[in-house]
Parts: sequence; C-alpha cells; structure tokens
Amino acid sequence: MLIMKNLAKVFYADRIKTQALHPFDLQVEQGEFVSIIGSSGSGKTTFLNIAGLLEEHSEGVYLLGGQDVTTMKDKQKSAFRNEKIGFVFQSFNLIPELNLYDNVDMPLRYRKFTAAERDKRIMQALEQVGLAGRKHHYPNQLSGGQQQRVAIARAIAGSPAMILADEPTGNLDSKMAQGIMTLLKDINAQGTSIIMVTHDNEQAAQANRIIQIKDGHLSELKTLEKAIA
Ligand SMILES: Nc1ncnc2c1ncn2[C@@H]1O[C@H](COP(=O)(O)OP(=O)(O)OP(=O)(O)O)[C@@H](O)[C@H]1O
Repeated sequence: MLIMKNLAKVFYADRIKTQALHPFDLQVEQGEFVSIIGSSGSGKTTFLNIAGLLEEHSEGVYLLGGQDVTTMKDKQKSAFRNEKIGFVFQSFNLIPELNLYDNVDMPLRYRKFTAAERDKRIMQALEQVGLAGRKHHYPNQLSGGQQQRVAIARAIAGSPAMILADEPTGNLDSKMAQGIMTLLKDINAQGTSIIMVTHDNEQAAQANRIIQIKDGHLSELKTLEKAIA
C-alpha cells in the first residue's frame, strides 16, 4: 500500500544543510499497524509529513496505493491526500466554532459525496467513537479524550486507506490514552493501516511493527527491548 524506496529528506536553512532523513526503504501493507519511535529531532515528524503528502521528499520514490506521488500536481495531491489519508494530531486540531457533526464533515466536503452519503458517514464515524449522541456539542464541551475521539471520527469518516497519527495520546492521561489505543486498534482490525508516532514504548509495543528513527536513520526493530537498550 505504501512503498518508499531510497527516500531521503534534506533541509537547507541559512546555508545549513540538515539531512533529516537518510535514504531508506519501507513498505507498509494494507492493514498493518506501525509505530514510529525516536528521540526529539530524530526525524519522526519529517517522516510523517512526507508520508502524509504535506512535505516533499528530496530523493527517492514514494508510491501510495500504487500511485507515484512525486509527479502529482498540488491540486491532485490534495485530493489524493484527502481520499487516502486520515490525520490524527496530538492537539486534536478540531475547529472550536463547529459542532462535532460539522467537524467530522469538514474533510468530506471536498469529496464527491451526496449530502445523504455524507450524513451517513458522519453518523457512522461518530457512532464508532461513541459520541453520536453528542453531535450538536462543541469541542470545548468535551474532555481531551473525547475530543481525540472526534478527531478520529473525522479521520475515518472518508474511509481512508491509512491513518497517520502524531502522538495521538500525548495530551491525555493514561486511562484515556489506552481508550484511544483500543479505538485505533479496532479501526486497524477493520483494515485501515495505521502509522503512529509515539514516545510511549508500551504503546509502540501494541503495533505489529516498530520502526525506530535515530538521527534520520530508519531501522525496523524486532523487539522493543532493542529500543529501550
Ligand atoms: N523546515 C525545516 N527546516 C530546516 N530543518 C528542519 C525543518 N524541519 C525539521 N528540520 C530538522 O530536521 C530534523 C528532524 O526534525 P523532526 O521535526 O522531523 O524531528 P522529530 O523526531 O519529529 O522531533 P520531535 O520529537 O521533537 O518532534 C531536525 O534536525 C530538525 O531541526
């Protein structure tokens, strides 16, 4: 589903070159749950931004769903991103002026769904995260864990092939965090691939695969002990 070959990223700022990601190969199949770990500045966000088509890679090939994203024009890329990828962020990124229903509707507005199809998708997504009864509520009327559930509903409503989650439980206490992990695992069990950046080794261990990034070098870990050592 996701194929990266010899992919690398270099930033130039003030004539300083930063090799944020050294060339690497990675393949993620449909239905896999991959966690990404690594210390601050190692390149995790850069990786996620490239995977999410928010940033361009400097070298190599990136195929998503069999399509080469390197050659896509901006408009085509945005539409492709909206269709294929759901995003979940540490700080939820809900729109405070919109109720839950309209927040989940946001990415669907850019798709060719009828109003009835959108309504069905919004309600199904809110039901899956257990918040259908609160569709008229606003984000500030919810706990952090509930807000993240709405963000997850927004991410899944368009039936993406893949969810990219950047520290999805970073702002939550451990009980709420495990609730979010359980929800992500349920969504993954239904076939959606998930790539999740986390600082939490226990959470990382709940994925099928663990990728560690160290100073821009990606490596796959067989066990988490290696990551902790
Ligand atoms: N726009 C940019 N311009 C120049 N350098 C950048 C840019 N974005 C990131 N970098 C550099 O690339 C490297 C990787 O950064 P990145 O944000 O991907 O790390 P990270 O692992 O996500 O860190 P954290 O856990 O602190 O969020 C760092 O050295 C960073 O300074």
